[in-house]
Amino acid sequence: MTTASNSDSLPYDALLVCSFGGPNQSEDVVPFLRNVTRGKNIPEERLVEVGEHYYRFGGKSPINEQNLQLVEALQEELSDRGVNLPVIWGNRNWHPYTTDTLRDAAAFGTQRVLTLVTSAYASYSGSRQYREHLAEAVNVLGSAAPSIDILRPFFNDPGFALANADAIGEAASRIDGGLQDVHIVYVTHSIPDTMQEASAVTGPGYREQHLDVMATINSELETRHSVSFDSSLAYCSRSGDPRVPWLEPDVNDHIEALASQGVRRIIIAPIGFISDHMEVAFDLDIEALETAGEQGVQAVRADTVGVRKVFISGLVDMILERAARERGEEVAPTVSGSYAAFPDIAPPGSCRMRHGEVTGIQVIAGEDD
Ligand SMILES: CC1=C(CCC(=O)O)c2cc3nc(cc4[nH]c(cc5[nH]c(cc1n2)c(C)c5CCC(=O)O)c(CCC(=O)O)c4C)C(CCC(=O)O)=C3C
Ligand SMILES: [Fe+2]
Repeated sequence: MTTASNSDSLPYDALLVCSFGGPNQSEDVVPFLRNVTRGKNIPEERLVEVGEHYYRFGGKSPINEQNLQLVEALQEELSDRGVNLPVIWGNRNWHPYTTDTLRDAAAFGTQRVLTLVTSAYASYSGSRQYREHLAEAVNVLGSAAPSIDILRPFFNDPGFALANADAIGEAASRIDGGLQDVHIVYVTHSIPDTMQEASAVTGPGYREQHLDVMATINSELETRHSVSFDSSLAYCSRSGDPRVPWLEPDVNDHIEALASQGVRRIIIAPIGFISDHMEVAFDLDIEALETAGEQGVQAVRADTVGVRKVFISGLVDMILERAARERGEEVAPTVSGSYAAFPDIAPPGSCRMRHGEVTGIQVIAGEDD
């Protein structure tokens, strides 16, 4: 363990956790969904369906409480290392909105903010859209805006892979026969094929980032437990126009295909998400587990990384490394897997979507935005 001091977080005077946001009660669901889908061609039927997922949980997404836990865990880890860096929280689509959080922080003297975006992987949705959002917040705040830096995507931070390996190891103890000969179905959020292509322009794409994390986790599990097993990547939560291609296979189709090949035990490992928010609580814990049951496949769902110590500690290492580089010190970024760390400043053109590409086809005659 390194010994840190307050100066180790300089030049930053706050860490912003920037997340998606989610509704806290039934009345929030429709305005939240309107925020999320503004300017996107999401069919009305899909919105009604997703609204139902939230209503089924009393209109409350678990994501906000999970983000508060993340904020607290980061604050605690920083304090434990003797670093006094306030952690603040703002969302793209629901209260507390990033703009409000930043306005508030600036009013109390915050000048330079480092941002942790709660998506591990780089794509338009998980990366550039947050950058556009932060640029918009700066624009709205004008001369009152603090200066904002953003941490690189953390999918290949060693702590992230290790925390996932721990979670899968624990899930294996809840299934007959454990890891030996099991099939690990890694799951992430589907994105349109065009978004996948855009993610691969300046570095490894969204899918390839996941395949790399999977390889790291698999070799960690093989070494730790001296076992052999199969694994594959599947996708959940596709939306958009059904005519537009998104990454496949869908996790439910994939479980059916595995069942028809004779697979009887699976571990569903949601490496695409850092906490058990709605996609995990509904699309995996309800839908995918039901599909497995119907197919006679024994299935357990591994935890998301949440606030596991090894994950939080890795994030804090990244934060302090970035601060050191901003001070002009030569500190190499720490990564696992076969790709280099993504650059501290996202290269021009990375993850860029052309207008209309997110859902591909403009809604009837292109009249809609
Ligand atoms: C890659 C990715 C992540 C993972 C990275 C990360 O973890 O951030 C993610 C996270 C999340 N997505 C979330 C919610 C929603 N996403 C939607 C729509 C979309 N997501 C997309 C992609 C992603 N999304 C895409 C390409 C769309 C189509 C429209 C568009 O191009 O933007 C819609 C609209 C309805 C629907 O169509 O599903 C909702 C309600 C929540 C909150 C959950 C909660 O409340 O607990 C979270 C964390
Ligand atoms: Fe989403």
